[in-house]
Amino acid sequence: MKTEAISASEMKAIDKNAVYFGMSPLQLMENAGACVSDVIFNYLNPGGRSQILKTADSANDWVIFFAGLGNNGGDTFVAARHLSGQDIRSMIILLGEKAHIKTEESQKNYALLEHDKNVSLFEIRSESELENFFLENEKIIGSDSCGNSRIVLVDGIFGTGFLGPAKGLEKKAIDLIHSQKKNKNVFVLSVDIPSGLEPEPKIKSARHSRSKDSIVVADATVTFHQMKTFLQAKDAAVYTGKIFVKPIGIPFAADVCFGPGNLENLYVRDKKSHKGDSGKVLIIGGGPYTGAPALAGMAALKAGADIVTVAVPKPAFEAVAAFSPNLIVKKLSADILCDADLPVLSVLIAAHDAVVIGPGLGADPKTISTVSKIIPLCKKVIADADALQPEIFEIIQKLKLQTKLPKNKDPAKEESEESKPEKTRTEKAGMEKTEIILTPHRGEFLRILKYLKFPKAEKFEESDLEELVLDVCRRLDVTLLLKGPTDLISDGKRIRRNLTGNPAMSVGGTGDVLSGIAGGLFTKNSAFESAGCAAFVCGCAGDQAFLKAGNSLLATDVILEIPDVFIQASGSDFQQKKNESGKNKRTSKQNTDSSKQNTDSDSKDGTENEISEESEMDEDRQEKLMEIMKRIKPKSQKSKIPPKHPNPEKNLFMK
Ligand SMILES: NC(=O)C1=CN([C@@H]2O[C@H](COP(=O)(O)OP(=O)(O)OC[C@H]3O[C@@H](n4cnc5c(N)ncnc54)[C@H](OP(=O)(O)O)[C@@H]3O)[C@@H](O)[C@H]2O)[C@@H](O)CC1
Ligand SMILES: [K+]
Repeated sequence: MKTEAISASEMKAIDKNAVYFGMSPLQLMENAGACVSDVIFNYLNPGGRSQILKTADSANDWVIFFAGLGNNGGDTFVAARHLSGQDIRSMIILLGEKAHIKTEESQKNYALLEHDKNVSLFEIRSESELENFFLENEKIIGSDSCGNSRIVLVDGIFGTGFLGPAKGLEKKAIDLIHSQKKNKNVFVLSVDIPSGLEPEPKIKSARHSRSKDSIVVADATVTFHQMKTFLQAKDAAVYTGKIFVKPIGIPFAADVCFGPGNLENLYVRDKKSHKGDSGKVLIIGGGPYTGAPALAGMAALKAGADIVTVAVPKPAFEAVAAFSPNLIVKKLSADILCDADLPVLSVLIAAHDAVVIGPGLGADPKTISTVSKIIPLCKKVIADADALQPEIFEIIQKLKLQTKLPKNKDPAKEESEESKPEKTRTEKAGMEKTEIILTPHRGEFLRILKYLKFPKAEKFEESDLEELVLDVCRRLDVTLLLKGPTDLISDGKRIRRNLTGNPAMSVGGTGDVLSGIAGGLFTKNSAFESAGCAAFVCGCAGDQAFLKAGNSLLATDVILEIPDVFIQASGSDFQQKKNESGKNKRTSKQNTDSSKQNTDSDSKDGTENEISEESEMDEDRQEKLMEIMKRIKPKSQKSKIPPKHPNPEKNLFMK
């Protein structure tokens, strides 16, 4: 079981990724509901299954589920069915009409209870109906009149879909749960989260303030998969009671790979946003090549950036300008990028949110020297392709050593006013540190290892790769997207994989598309999320393009598919693409023979990766997963403190 806590939106992403990797929402709900029923069962039978004692009092035990119309309520329907199978009777107080249950899974699970002799169903439509219901059933629910029999009140009113404040019927239900707390026989169990507690309050106002009145105060909360940060918050303990974290069978890949769920947590355009508010990207590239910066620019636009400026040396200007009227193209002073361009570029950098530097730039020493002066000027920068050189790693390492200074001045303004590019942003008072993403393929990654003098730089085992990636990120203080059949994404603290993409993407230009998408996302999102989501989107777009174009896939085909990936990922039924026909196969021979177009040589697999066998996409993905599973070492159990009681639930329930 994972010990670290995650946020509600991270959990939502994992849930969605689980569905993407093939698990149905119904299965997830089944597992969640079964966990709830287990906790209730253990409370009612502290001796365990072998010692179920049916006494006169226990015959009067009741489990009363308060169920909302969302999936939190759905979990309670499953729990009631599982308890019924163990002869534990319950009542479901549905807060609304069954016709208004929001999701298909909840509806199905509700319908399964309709002929269950151990479950009584009540549809409550209004506050007064709820009040009357309590009065009519006072013998069961209310007061201490029930001797030693126990009552479990299960709060399935709101889960992670709650947006405060609670009002109306739901608020009334929370009030009634409060009123029963004084009864010593009553045990309140919250499902996933005490209802009324907002997992991620968006606005801090009195409306959202935590008041005991509008939040269930539970004796225990059973939450799923992993501990949640909001349940651990200082002021949350009073509501949660004891927290049980229960696994619900989330598939391994959903946890360790990027998927459509991660896209849900990206920046969303504000309804009132103006031109430029949703991101401005500057691409600095081209010279020897013309296609690469144009592809990166178009991909950045398709990833959602409002404005993309492509700054190119003279020879590339005409071609890039003719590529698309959607790009703003700035002609630089010479045939290659050089120091003479620094004043102009520093102004452009200040006017954009993120910079992508490298695509098609060439590796002339003068160019690389200029790149090393550009990087410190950027707030956010992605160094790709030709920009991945030892001189650049050196400047990145120097940046790491600079002290992080307070963010009390506008770096963009200051830079443009002074136009002194040789002075780094961080050297000036009040400036933020440069955030950097590197996007190497295997060959470029080896270059980084050699620069950092890793003992294993020449030859390393595949099983060491993830540790090496983490280590490089820490030593350079960067986020790394290592491209390969399985992409690895790390910021030095965490590492995740991306399984999308296919061997046909070894065609020239796909790396530029990837860095462009990452640039578009980076304008408004964190480096880690931008790099990982870019890898996922680019690979999916490539997979879709592959189904249409097969081995004739081009980088421009991938760009065309980007919008569809975002649209599909926002739906609830996006699943891994399967190569159903199996006819679109590509061999390494075809890959290496493919013409490189008019772009740089960046590719999905990198120069040192060879694909030796014919491959089919979904089989390929299964293999990738198997590899990852082998590489992830189980955490050492030694440091774990043994639990005080072998059965913590039993410990809690013994009053
Ligand atoms: N995702 C998964 O795969 C899994 C999820 N699982 C379970 O699902 C839970 C999340 O389910 P969920 O997303 O349906 O949200 P949940 O909290 O039940 O419903 C919210 C409902 O309340 C409503 N509503 C909101 N605010 C309101 C207000 N102030 N006052 C009044 N109404 C308000 C809102 O209505 P709407 O605004 O949409 O009209 C919506 O109908 C999660 O916590 C876990 O228990 C498990 O099964 C495992 C797998
Ligand atoms: K709840």
